[in-house]
Amino acid sequence: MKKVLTIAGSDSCGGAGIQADLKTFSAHGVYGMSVITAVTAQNTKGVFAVQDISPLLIIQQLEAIFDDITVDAVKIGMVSQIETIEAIAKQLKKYSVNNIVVDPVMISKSGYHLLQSDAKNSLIMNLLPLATIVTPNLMEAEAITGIKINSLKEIKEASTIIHKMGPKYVLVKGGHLEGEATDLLYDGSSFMVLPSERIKTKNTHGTGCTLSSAIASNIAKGLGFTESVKEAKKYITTAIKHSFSIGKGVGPTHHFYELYKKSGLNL
Ligand SMILES: Nc1ncnc2c1ncn2[C@@H]1O[C@H](COP(=O)(O)OP(=O)(O)O)[C@@H](O)[C@H]1O
Ligand SMILES: Cc1ncc(COP(=O)(O)O)c(N)n1
Repeated sequence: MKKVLTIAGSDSCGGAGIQADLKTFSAHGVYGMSVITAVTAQNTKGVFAVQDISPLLIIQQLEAIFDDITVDAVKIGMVSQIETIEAIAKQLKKYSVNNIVVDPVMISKSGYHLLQSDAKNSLIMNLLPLATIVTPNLMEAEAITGIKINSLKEIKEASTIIHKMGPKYVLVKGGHLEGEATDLLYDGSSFMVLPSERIKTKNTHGTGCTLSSAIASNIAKGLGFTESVKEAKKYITTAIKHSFSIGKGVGPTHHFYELYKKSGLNL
């Protein structure tokens, strides 16, 4: 059984963060583990409180896993603050961890700042060089590069800038584009377009978490990097197609294994 670790925040309503990651891992048939960086009080309408886990406890969680278990891939999500980022980077280097998917989570769909504003540069300096792939949405790509993105040309420009910061692959997600939900994958020399119809739904809570966890699962299972991203794109599209309402706001994506089997996805 392949083993995948998420290092991320807890979402009490289960649509994003650690909970979405573990559901995605299970649907892919890989064994999921978690290092919790922060606990959020959150539902489909918003984020109401955050408590960061102490850097020492984050280090202890990482050591507990890496001292004992071989980890096939890691996904990093909400990292909150500078001390958390530094602790994670130090441990990943200490244990020479490979296959790292960094989802540079900054602001929730409901508008809450999940990354403190002074921590952006630390994320860029400490986590991007360790990343096999980084998966910013449009706003995160703008924040990382400092350029405004209004066109495909600017997405390509941003991908090139982010690639120079250290990750082997850059996937700029088009969930927040007008029209089709097309993502663009850059490997440092060429671009691959990953198109998808835009599904008409308000239930997109945790889409970025789900996509990055699906990529990590596929990498752990031994798919090539490009193939891992292509399959993950199919997974997130199916997960959004079957998303549903659980409360009054933005509902979650769907992770039920049986559904994917029926959809013919090779999980
Ligand atoms: N309405 C939608 N229809 C189809 N795909 C979508 C939709 N919204 C988001 N996606 C896809 O979900 C994935 C996550 O993207 P996005 O929502 O931009 O990330 P984030 O959650 O980080 O803001 C991407 O592959 C994106 O293209
Ligand atoms: C703990 C946690 N991690 C990540 C997200 C981002 O997900 P979204 O952009 O869908 O709000 C979130 N809302 N909560």
